[in-house]
Amino acid sequence: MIEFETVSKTYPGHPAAVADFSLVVPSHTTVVLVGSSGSGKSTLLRTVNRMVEPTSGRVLIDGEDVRDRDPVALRRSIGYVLQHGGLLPHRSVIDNIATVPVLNGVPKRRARTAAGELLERVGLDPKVGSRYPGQLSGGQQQRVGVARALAADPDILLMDEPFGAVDPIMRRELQEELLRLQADLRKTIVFVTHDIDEAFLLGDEVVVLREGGVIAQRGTPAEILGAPADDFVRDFVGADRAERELHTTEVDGRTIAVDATGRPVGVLAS
Ligand SMILES: Nc1ncnc2c1ncn2[C@@H]1O[C@H](COP(=O)(O)OP(=O)(O)OP(=O)(O)O)[C@@H](O)[C@H]1O
Repeated sequence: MIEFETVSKTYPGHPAAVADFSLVVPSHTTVVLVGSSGSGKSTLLRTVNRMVEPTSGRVLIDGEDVRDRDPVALRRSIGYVLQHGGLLPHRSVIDNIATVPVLNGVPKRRARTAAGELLERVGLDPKVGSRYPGQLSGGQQQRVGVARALAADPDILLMDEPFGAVDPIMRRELQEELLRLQADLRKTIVFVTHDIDEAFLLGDEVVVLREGGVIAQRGTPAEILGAPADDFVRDFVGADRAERELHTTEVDGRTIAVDATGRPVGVLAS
């Protein structure tokens, strides 16, 4: 479990990036922080692994203040996935994945074997293990980034716009892959995005942020879409957007859901 207790962060000479943010992320769930650029999402995420130290307030992991943890050991115990993979360009894919386990004392051979298995787990051919990051597509690099974050079998995964730089089809594949992995691994995931559809797809709970890390609304995707707290959230989730308004029509005895433009989006199960 991760607890943010009235966390504030002010960068010198700037207005507060985050003010009095409190949130509990229950273990084994995915909580998505969603908001527009500059709403403080990355700042909040980084307070968990102490890449950012709050100006006030604290962050607890399973009841323990992260400030009481050695920052290096803390970072190695938490998976972290970034938009651009953050892979080491001069190391092979296998060695990128094996880096943290080796630093943690796992024998190199064993770490590499485990890295090969992780490649398969994230949907990659183990043969890509001998390549270098620059020889992979953006989507493949992000899969390697996920494998690397999982390599030390962390309880917590922090994901900062991990699929933001890949094309929409690849993005959808990566999202589905993450859902499959999470059904299996049940990590505690904090996922940052500015894409509300991604938030609704991946989040057990979604936290909509306005500027300054202020929570505009939190809840399940259905709760937020069904009852946006105010105009800000309504605009942000596009609750009035034509494509979210579905209607049904009968075709050959089956009930088809269509959006406001008449585009079929699915068949209702009987
Ligand atoms: N190192 C820093 N020094 C000064 N200001 C910073 C620093 N990092 C972030 N900020 C400011 O803090 C605010 C929140 O930034 P943050 O990156 O947390 O937001 P974000 O919601 O993740 O945005 P984005 O989606 O663009 O990454 C912004 O106004 C940003 O300019």
